[in-house]
Amino acid sequence: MTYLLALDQGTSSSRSIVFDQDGHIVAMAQREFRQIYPQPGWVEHDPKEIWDTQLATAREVLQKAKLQAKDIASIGITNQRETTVVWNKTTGEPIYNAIVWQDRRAEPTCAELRQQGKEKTFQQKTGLILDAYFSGTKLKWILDHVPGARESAQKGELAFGTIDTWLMWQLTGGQAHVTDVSNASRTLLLNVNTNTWDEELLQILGVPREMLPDVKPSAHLFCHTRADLLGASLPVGGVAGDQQSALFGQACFKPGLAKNTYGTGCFMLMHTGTNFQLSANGLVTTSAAQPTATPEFALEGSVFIGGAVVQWLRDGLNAIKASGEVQQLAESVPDAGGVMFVPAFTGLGAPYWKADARGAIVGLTRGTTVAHIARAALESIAFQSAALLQAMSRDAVAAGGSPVAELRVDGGACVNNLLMQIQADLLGIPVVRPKVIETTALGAAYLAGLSCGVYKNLDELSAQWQVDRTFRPTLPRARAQERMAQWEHAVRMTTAP
Ligand SMILES: Nc1ncnc2c1ncn2[C@@H]1O[C@H](COP(=O)(O)OP(=O)(O)O)[C@@H](O)[C@H]1O
Ligand SMILES: O=P(O)(O)OC[C@H](O)CO
Repeated sequence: MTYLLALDQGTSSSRSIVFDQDGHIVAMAQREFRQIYPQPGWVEHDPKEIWDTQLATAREVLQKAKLQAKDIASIGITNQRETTVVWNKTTGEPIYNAIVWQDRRAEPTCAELRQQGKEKTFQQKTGLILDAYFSGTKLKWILDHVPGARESAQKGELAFGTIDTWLMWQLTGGQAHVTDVSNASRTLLLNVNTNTWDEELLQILGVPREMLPDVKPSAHLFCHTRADLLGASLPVGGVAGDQQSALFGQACFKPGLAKNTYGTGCFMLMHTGTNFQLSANGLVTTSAAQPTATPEFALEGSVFIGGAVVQWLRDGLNAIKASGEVQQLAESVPDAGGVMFVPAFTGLGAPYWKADARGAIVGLTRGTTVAHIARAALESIAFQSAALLQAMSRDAVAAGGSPVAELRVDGGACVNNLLMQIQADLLGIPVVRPKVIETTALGAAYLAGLSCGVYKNLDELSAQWQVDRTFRPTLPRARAQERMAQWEHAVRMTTAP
């Protein structure tokens, strides 16, 4: 049997998973690390903790799987995206903490660039909107605020990387400074049509070219790890940002195939093939994981509060003791009793983009119980995701394609059967949960397996993808549309008049 090792570096934990060549999980290890909140709206990680926890889980998973490094054909890396690290090339020391994707400190820079009318330039070259979410303006913040940083960067002394790049630097003892297209496409610095760093964008943000990593396809021999780390030197053969990796792990290789990951937030991506297409409905365009040098794209929308609303029921309301209890509580009532819950705790993401919106629970009566609120909370995850899918289908049709025909799901909250049924009812299309829901890590393993010849082609991977359960819509379409209209009405109530 051949094995592949996936390193899955997420926002709240580092995980390592060993897969066999048939895509089955052999063993998994996970460690959490510190979230650092220096000021309201700022979120940082210690890059060394990221590396230490990632390495520890890689060692632990080999032990758990009773395997040695020589049994692993290749490593795949997948990671939280946009999170920005800058370090000294000689010492390997970060010059500042990692600025996490959730961090909003670069918003004033984005506002200034928008005022200067730069939004179109960025959008046409990168597919992204000018938002503090992406790496470019975080990197600019570091160069502007860490004393001496820009001068050092200009002298070629500093390296920039997203988390994949930081991990490969560590894995090779400073030999590799490289990233893949799907991570690079989240920086606001990459021309996604040519897959090269864009001089004009670098100039606008004042980023010296010398500090940027080489950009490679997602299935590629990126580097070999230091032999002393895991017991033998191993190739790193696949790299992708976690959401594009999940799209790949869901075998969504063709235009129109879409997945939604139900984690803390929800991330929905639809493959759009080799066509670079901008959304007319509030989504961003991003590079898909690319097994070859040909650019491939996806439309993406994100919901900020997905499974996190269940955490709030647990920690904020004390309505449940563990996230898993929400289904039983919500099922104890036949419906939400007219309650509508918009969890705009941190504003609303795509397709609304309402930064100033705040959460609302409306439709309360004397008969409302915590069970109705729990049900409305679950519905809110499905409503927000349905709004994204509607936007995607409109974009797909506008580009001459068809509306999305089924939604593949993964992530921690997709185990909730009630949520999945509500989702199918609202969407009016089947919601399909695969047997392996660790699709983020699986995607990275697939990419690594492709580049080292464990897999011959994408058809082989499509054949491996297996359904656990399909949730079919049962609600009449007219009723679903009525419910969506009620949701949109509640969304309008979340911003000040
Ligand atoms: N049975 C469940 N029903 C609904 N939500 C759940 C359930 N189990 C876990 N969750 C939610 O899923 C999220 C965890 O999913 P996970 O994929 O691990 O997230 P992340 O990768 O963002 O850390 C949490 O927000 C949790 O509240
Ligand atoms: O680490 P996750 O799973 O929360 O994913 C974070 C995304 O990559 C942010 O864009």
